[in-house]
Amino acid sequence: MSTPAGGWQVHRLVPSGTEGAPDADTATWIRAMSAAFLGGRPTPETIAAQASMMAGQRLRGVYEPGDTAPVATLRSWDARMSVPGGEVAADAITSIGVRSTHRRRGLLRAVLVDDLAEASRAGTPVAALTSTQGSLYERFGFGLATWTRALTVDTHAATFRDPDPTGRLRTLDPAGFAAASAPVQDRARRRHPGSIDRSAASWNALVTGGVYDDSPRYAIGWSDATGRPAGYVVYGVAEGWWSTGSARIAVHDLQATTPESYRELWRHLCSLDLVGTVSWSDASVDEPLPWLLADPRAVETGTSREMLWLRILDVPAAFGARRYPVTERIVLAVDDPAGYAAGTWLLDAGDPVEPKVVATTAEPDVALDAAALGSVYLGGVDPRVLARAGRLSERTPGAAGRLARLLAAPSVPWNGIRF
Ligand SMILES: CC(=O)SCCNC(=O)CCNC(=O)[C@H](O)C(C)(C)COP(=O)(O)OP(=O)(O)OC[C@H]1O[C@@H](n2cnc3c(N)ncnc32)[C@H](O)[C@@H]1OP(=O)(O)O
Repeated sequence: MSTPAGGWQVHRLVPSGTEGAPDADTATWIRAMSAAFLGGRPTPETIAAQASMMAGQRLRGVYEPGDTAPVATLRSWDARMSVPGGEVAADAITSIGVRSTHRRRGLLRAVLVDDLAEASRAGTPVAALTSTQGSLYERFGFGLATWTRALTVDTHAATFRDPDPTGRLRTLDPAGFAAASAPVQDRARRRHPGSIDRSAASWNALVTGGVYDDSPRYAIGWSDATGRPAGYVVYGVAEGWWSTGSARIAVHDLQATTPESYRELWRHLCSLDLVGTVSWSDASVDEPLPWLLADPRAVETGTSREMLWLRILDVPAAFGARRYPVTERIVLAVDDPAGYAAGTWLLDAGDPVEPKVVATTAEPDVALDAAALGSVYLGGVDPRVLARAGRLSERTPGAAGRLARLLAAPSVPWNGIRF
């Protein structure tokens, strides 16, 4: 239990991991969280399913004297996030909800400050979240770092330039899906900085639809000529075929470790009987799909949506975990009232295999705040754009451009898992 600024006492709970028998505190926490997200009153079955998904994770709650239900909730767990040339441990944060009668009294602040402090004590270099609103988390040092883009395919217009299917497709059984697909996701996600690994809970929800969506889902895997699994797609029916004769299916995840697996999974989706449209709301902003088709107009891309917000908790550990495309030395002055990233740091990528990130007394080349640091970390936000917005200042001429080249990512940062 801790008492941060504002006087609220934040309690930590260890959620019950036994399906069918959540403990009373976990069940009450789930009801409170659901109400804060306008989710109504969950059934005992829903509560049991959610509790089992939270096994091994951290729950936080703020309680008023004499009340067993929390007035504020937060859930977090230890995740892995890909970064250019490697990966980093991340504190994944979700389910921040405050009872409607208790909003704007500092409760979000209390639970989040408490969680970040614990993650920092545990040595976790980065915190990550996806948000319901755009204006909440910058004040806590989180910067917007990745986006997704919706795409919609008219399957009748989608003719593949390469006409011959290769490899082997098979239906994946929900029971064995996570075990079969986790290694594939692990390889695939390293192709995109910012990609978070799936928790056990999230694998289960992916194939079952979780507690919010009980419509059927289909999981298809693709293996290459040697039999090695190289990709999978999970999709569900968003609109049935019975009224129009042409269904719309929604992709919930598609991970491909090779161009061939990507092409064959999309060929499968575009050839499904009774289907006229395939949509994917959280695709990468640089999907290669239009380049696979004779007519790229078969793919309509929508507007991009913000996805991952990142908060650097340990500058040397976070920036030391990634690799850099050029040899460069830059000094960053970071303003961070919470203290985690505050200081003047030499980012020395003179040795491409072992970059050095150390506190320095040297004059800074660039000054920025913690949120801007989180935004540029993966290479998905150009420091020159932040400079033009007044969010980063150059202390030596051309430093924002040098920083842009140093932090450039080998591929567009993307995380397809909203949490
Ligand atoms: C990672 C996630 O879980 S994202 C999910 C966020 N949760 C939801 O959307 C569920 C519904 N909403 C809620 O539960 C609550 O209204 C919350 C969580 C958004 C805010 O909780 P509160 O306890 O009211 O926030 P709190 O009082 O701690 O405010 C902290 C700061 O954020 C600001 N703030 C809070 N809500 C908002 C908002 N909706 N828009 C803009 N600013 C906001 C406050 O003004 C305060 O600003 P300050 O730093 O200048 O003092």
